[in-house]
Amino acid sequence: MIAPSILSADFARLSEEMAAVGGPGRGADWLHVDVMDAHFVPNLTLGLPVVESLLRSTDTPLDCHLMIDAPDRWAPGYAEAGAHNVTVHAEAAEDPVALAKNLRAAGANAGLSVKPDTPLESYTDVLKHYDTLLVMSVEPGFGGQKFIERVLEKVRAARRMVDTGHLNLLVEIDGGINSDTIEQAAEAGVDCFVAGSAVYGAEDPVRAVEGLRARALDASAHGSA
Ligand SMILES: O=C(CO)[C@@H](O)[C@H](O)COP(=O)(O)O
Repeated sequence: MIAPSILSADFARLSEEMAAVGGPGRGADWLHVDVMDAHFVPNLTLGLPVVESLLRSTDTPLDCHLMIDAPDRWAPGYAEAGAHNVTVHAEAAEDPVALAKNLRAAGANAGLSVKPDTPLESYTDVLKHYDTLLVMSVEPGFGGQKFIERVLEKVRAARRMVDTGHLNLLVEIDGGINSDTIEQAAEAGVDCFVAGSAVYGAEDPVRAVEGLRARALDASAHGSA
C-alpha cells in the first residue's frame, strides 16, 4: 500500500492536492496526514478541525499520524471524527494499551509509531493491541529528509513477529521513501509506505504513486522468494 503524505502538498489547496494523487483502485490507498504540535516535534502543522474538513472532502481513508504530546487525551477525537487509522507515538503515550482500546472503540484502527532510536522490544506486548506499527525512518518533524537505513532491522523484527503469528498488524514505514529506498524497505517486510516529497514533488503524482507501488511489489516478491 502507498500512503502519500500531504505534508509535502500545497496547504492552501489541500483538497485538490488530495484528489491529485487518486484513490483506492488508482493511486493512493490511504492519505497520510501529519499532525504536529511544536512540542513533541519542532514543527506545527494542523489539528482536528482541519482533519474534520479533510474527511469531508475525500473518500480515500485518512491515515492520521499524531506527532503530539498527550495523545491519550487528544487522539480519540480523530477516531471519532472518522479517521481510518489514528497513529500515536509510543514515546508520548501514557497508557498505550488503554489508548488503543479507546481508538478502536471510537471506530478507527489503532497505530503505534516509534522514532528511529526507540527499540521495538519495549513495546511487543503493547503492540498486540494495535492494528499498525509505523516505523519512523527519519526523525519526525519534517519532510524531505534522508532515509535512515538502520531502522530496517526493526522492520525485519516486526515482520518476523507477524509472520510467526506473535503479532497481527500492518507494518508501515515513514520518512525518506522514494524510488531509491522503497525496494530495501519492501524487502525488509513493509506493508504500507508513506511518501511525501517523492509523490508531491513529482510532475505526475499518480504516476509517482504507481511507480513506487510497482517497485515495492517487485522487491517484496524477491524478498519472499
Ligand atoms: O512524518 C513525517 C515527517 O515527520 C512524514 O510523513 C513526512 O511527510 C515524510 O516525508 P518524505 O520524507 O517522504 O518527504
